[in-house]
Amino acid sequence: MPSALPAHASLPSSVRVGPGHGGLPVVFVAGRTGSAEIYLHGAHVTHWAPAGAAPVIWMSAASRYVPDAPLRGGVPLCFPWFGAHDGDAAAPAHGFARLLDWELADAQDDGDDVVATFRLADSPATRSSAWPHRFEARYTVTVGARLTLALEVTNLDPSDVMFEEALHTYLRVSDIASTEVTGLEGAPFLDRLGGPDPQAGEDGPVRFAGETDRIYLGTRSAATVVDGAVVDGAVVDGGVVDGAVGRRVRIDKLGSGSTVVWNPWVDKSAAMADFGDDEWTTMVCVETCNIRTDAVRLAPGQSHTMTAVLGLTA
Ligand SMILES: O=P(O)(O)OC[C@H]1O[C@@H](O)[C@H](O)[C@@H](O)[C@@H]1O
Repeated sequence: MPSALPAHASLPSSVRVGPGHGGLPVVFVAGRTGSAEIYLHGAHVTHWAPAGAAPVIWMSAASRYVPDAPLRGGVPLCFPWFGAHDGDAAAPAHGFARLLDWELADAQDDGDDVVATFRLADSPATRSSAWPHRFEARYTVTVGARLTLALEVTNLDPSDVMFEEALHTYLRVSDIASTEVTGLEGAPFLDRLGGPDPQAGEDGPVRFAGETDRIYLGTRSAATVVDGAVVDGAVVDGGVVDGAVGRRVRIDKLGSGSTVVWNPWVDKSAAMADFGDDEWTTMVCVETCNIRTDAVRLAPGQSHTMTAVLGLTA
């Protein structure tokens, strides 16, 4: 297991590194305006709550916490490919980044926020993978009243490289049947449960009545998850706020061209060993991505940053 911090670094009192589930090392952040937990395994955010608010991020109670499997829930970092690898059926789904231990490079207070930076570079294991390139990835997690996730990838290869990436954010909702996602109106999407042709965008928000697995391409602006938007079939005026019900989580993004919306519903949940059979009712994934035709191409020495900013809005 790598050491959590470089020898010279010291931690502010808002940050502690210790064992989490399964003994895996976790960066615990307790800032003035928000708290978070980030496993070094995958640089995986498993918790974020603004001070005084209920947690925003969803984790499965059935998640495994072992070195050779991804965690279930939180924010898996998918890189350098998304889903199954096109040319290598044996390659792990969603890339190798969520399976590797990242290094905590730095952690500091920044005003009311706490900023932790994680680093992953190519290694013999990644160089013998389906994506053998030289690279450095830096992942900056800013914890406060908002959660900012910024993944910067630098191409250290002597030739151009291409990759896909996703901040595969699992969000808590009180009831998926009452949840809607706004901000994707009119955007065409690939239905991963249907054929290869793009589907025409829909007029209204995304609502959930069955398994949903969609890639919205060319989506660069914010999406908002509205919890409690629909009650008993009636759409509630957005002003109602009662605990989690009526809560809005806004996801702003930069450097991202695609958005994935996913809920596994009944059968897929039952088929996943690390996902409780009934847990699909209280989560939705709205993922900030660059995938398929939005994949990133970098010239030698070039860097690219994809950022998601999560916040509760009225
Ligand atoms: O089980 P995994 O590899 O974490 O993937 C979970 C889901 O991730 C989503 O992003 C994909 O669109 C789904 O198709 C997939 O099932």
